[in-house]
Amino acid sequence: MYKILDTEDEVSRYAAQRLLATIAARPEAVLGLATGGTMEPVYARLVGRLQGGAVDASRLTTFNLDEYIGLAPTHPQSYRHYMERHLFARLGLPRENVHLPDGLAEDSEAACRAYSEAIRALGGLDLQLLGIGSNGHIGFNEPHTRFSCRTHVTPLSAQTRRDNGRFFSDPGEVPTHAITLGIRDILEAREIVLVATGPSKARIMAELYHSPVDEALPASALKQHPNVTILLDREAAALIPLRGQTLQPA
Ligand SMILES: N[C@@H]1[C@@H](O)[C@H](O)[C@@H](COP(=O)(O)O)O[C@@H]1O
Repeated sequence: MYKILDTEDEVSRYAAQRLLATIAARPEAVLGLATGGTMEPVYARLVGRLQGGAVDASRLTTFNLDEYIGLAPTHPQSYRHYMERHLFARLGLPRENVHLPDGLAEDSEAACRAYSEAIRALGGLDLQLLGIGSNGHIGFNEPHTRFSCRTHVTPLSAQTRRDNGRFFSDPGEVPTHAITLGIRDILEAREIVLVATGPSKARIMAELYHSPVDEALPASALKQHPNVTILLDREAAALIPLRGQTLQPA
């Protein structure tokens, strides 16, 4: 289902509400979390509601989608650092309950296998939150990644490294590789919420809307899932026909 709201603020509030509803329904929920600029206002909303006592988050478990290879957890652009800053430290979540792929693992293939198995051992993800790259990537599953892949090491495309260079003081510092949950792991989540806001996402959201399920556009894998919400603001939905309402995908 597509849900199109007016502003980024409304989208963030709605996404935070989905997360809260999942936690309220099952306080020991397992959440799949994402990073990126899109998620910052979502986490700000979520933190506000949780600090206000909306629901008890102390029994949550979280697994992040991805992490750069070669960045220490203390590196300001590591996803571990992002999550500490925007969510974990602010909520005081027990650190044994929060998980990110280990970008410094000596045996990264073994670390990938263990990460994916740990999610399944806990019964799978109740809700997976996703952003989208301008080339259609979800997590760091770049175009032409096989949809059958589980958590794996991936090279980053030139486009992705350019897009994410804006967060680094020297864009040449963007790592060349990352670990990402695979599409297969993502599709096993019971519910998926993909969030896209702002004009820079309009082109890829229109492509996604019209695309068949195709490994050239990783986010199109979501069309195979029975419980997905694609949550957009007006700007990200600008090139999709029939905006301003809830739509079924083409
Ligand atoms: N690996 C992350 C993705 O998970 C995220 O969806 C994407 C979009 O980020 P932004 O929200 O900053 O546009 O960026 C990164 O590449």
